[in-house]
Amino acid sequence: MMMGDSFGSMGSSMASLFFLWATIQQIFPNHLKITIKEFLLSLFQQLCFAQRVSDHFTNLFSPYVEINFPESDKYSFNQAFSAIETYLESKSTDKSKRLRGSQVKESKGLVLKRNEAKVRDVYEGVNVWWEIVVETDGNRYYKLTFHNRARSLITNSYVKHVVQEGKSIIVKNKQTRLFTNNPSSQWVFGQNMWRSIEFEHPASFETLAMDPKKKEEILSDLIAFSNGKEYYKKIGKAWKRGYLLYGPPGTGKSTMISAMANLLNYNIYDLELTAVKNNSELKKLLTATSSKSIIVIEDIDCSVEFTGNRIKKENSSRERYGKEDKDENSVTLSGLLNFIDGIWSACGQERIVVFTTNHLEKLDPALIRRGRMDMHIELSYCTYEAFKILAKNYLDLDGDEAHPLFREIKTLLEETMISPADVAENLMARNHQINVEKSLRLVINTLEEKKDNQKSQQEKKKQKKFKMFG
Ligand SMILES: Nc1ncnc2c1ncn2[C@@H]1O[C@H](COP(=O)(O)OP(=O)(O)OP(=O)(O)O)[C@@H](O)[C@H]1O
Ligand SMILES: [Mg+2]
Repeated sequence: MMMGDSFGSMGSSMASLFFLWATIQQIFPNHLKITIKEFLLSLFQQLCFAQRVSDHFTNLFSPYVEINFPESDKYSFNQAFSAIETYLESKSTDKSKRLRGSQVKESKGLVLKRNEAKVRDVYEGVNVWWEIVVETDGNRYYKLTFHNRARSLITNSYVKHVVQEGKSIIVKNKQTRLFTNNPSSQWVFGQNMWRSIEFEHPASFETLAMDPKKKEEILSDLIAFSNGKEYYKKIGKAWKRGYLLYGPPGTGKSTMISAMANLLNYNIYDLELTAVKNNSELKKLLTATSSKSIIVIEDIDCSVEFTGNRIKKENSSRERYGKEDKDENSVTLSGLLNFIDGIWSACGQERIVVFTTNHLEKLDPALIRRGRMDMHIELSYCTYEAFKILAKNYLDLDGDEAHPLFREIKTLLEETMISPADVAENLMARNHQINVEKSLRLVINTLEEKKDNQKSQQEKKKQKKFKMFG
């Protein structure tokens, strides 16, 4: 539009110059001889001058306003640039003739994106034009042009809308990654602390077998957390949330962490504490994690420091390093608590901390006191409610009594402790052939076996007690 104006004025300057030359040639055929080459050179010089003057006047009187969004801003990446890029790429591709195919996530299929240097957008009935400009030194910026009339609408709300929309598309399409910490011997100048791989786990809350009410409660807690930026700011608390998942092996603790990551599109930082030498290393590792992430410490009871064996561990660490200062030689409970309590909150926001344990009773009370871990989630042995979810996942059986054998399984589940992992193992199709009857019979057999074992173990315990006190 403005470019069109410039070209128009350029064309009219050229025509008038050519007309001038022809007139001069006719009036003074013998006095002022200019060759066509000289004329073109002069024309070019005139043109450049005319263009500069025209640009100047166009800018001076143009009713249009421009805003530039450079890709980098003083050596740092301008995040608004990538948000704008994503937003523009996502604009309707129906009429676009230049498209780019890309795949950000295997599960999300091929995505067609707009691939044009200039894009027109309409916001609340107002036209705006975006153009990607590449300077001679390779620097890029997005130029936004709009009519001065819409100045306050565009600067106050449209730009904000574009950046927010772009960022949310980035989050949606983000390929989540699973990070694991490297031992400090492999760190190079504060780099290489974490190694990562693409995270492609199919776990979801939908397929997670647990009490539906409890599941709903956790889901809404997670969603409220992820939308809670303003709320956390208002109450003056770091935007973090801690979950303690506890329960016997195979009840879905790790599966739930994967489901959380998939739900929120967060990265997972799986912190292996045995590879961390001391609090200082722990601090460096944690500060190197990005926001929108889940920091996981699995089997926290196995990190001896945090259990009743703390004193024992301190002594042994002193022996190992021959030094007195325990903080220098080991990760301590207080080091970890500092992180949870948000002392290092300045180094990142929107983070979830998850601890898992098989033995809640072994943990130091300081670690699990309310307020520190916001939610304690018990993942228990398989209930009938959980079984129904597994039957739906594995056998496509949907409903309260979707199969006559369900009733028997229900009674057995009430009397037997079996993990969802053990039930799932029996429901798993052999050679991808679902055999409902056979799978359910297998579940019943396993349940009966476990029931007998558990009964005889209880008997033995009773006899032992009887002998001790009797
Ligand atoms: N609640 C559940 N819902 C659906 N599948 C489950 C559930 N619990 C376990 N499973 C199945 O069992 C497998 C093992 O479960 P998972 O690793 O999540 O258990 P865990 O509680 O982390 O065990 P551990 O304490 O040994 O680490 C999973 O891959 C999943 O297939
Ligand atoms: Mg686990």
